[in-house]
Amino acid sequence: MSLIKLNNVGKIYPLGSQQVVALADIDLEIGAGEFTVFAGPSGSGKTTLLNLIGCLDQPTSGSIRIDGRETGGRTAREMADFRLHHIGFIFQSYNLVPVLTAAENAEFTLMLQKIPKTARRRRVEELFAALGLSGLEDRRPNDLSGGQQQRVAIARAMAADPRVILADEPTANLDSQTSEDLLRLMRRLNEEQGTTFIFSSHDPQVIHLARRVIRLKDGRLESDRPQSPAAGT
Ligand SMILES: Nc1ncnc2c1ncn2[C@@H]1O[C@H](COP(=O)(O)OP(=O)(O)OP(=O)(O)O)[C@@H](O)[C@H]1O
Repeated sequence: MSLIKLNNVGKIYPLGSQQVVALADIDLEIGAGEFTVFAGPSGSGKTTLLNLIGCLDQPTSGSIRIDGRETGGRTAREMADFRLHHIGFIFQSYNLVPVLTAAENAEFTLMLQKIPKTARRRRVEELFAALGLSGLEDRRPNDLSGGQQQRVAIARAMAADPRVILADEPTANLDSQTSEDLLRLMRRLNEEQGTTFIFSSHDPQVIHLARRVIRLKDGRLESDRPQSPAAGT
């Protein structure tokens, strides 16, 4: 069974008296353990598609299932609860809380899930070691580089072991070497821990590290191709 299944999904945004068709006729299945990129030019619908899969927004038409569960017809509160327990997010601008330390930021989702402190600390320690962040636990986001902040954001997204991690242009604010290092790190976590990642990018250097490339154009699927691991190594 696919982890994520979209059936004939469409999204229309009202814009004044006009309507913007952001997505149309999207049929898509993504399995557990995939490392997939949504690629395409600006305005092609990448963010809209990630927002729908992440239950941050609802489609205008069609249906979306995650782990066999229909995501439509839920209240805002039910959607928030679903996100908390099933989906991890990584944002372009990291979105760390400035007054919290790196470790506290990484623990954030676990706190919302009311996981006891000892278990939270253990999980963050393990993730910081895997992400090369050990020793930076007590730093505040402002005292970390962009690449380090994004690694803390990855730790936060992975902490509760969600079914899927969604990352909208995760490397957009990073230089090219840091972008590549970050993507390779995400891919290693995907391989070693089986975490499912879906990210978006229009950067060829980042796209070539994905194992499956889904290209969008004008809100439609243009192509969907696997990439051999050799292409990314
Ligand atoms: N809230 C909104 N209201 C109206 N139109 C919107 C809204 N959000 C997105 N759009 C439109 O929907 C289309 C798809 O936008 P989307 O942000 O999903 O594309 P994208 O591929 O992520 O672009 P980018 O790479 O620039 O982030 C675009 O035409 C955009 O202008």
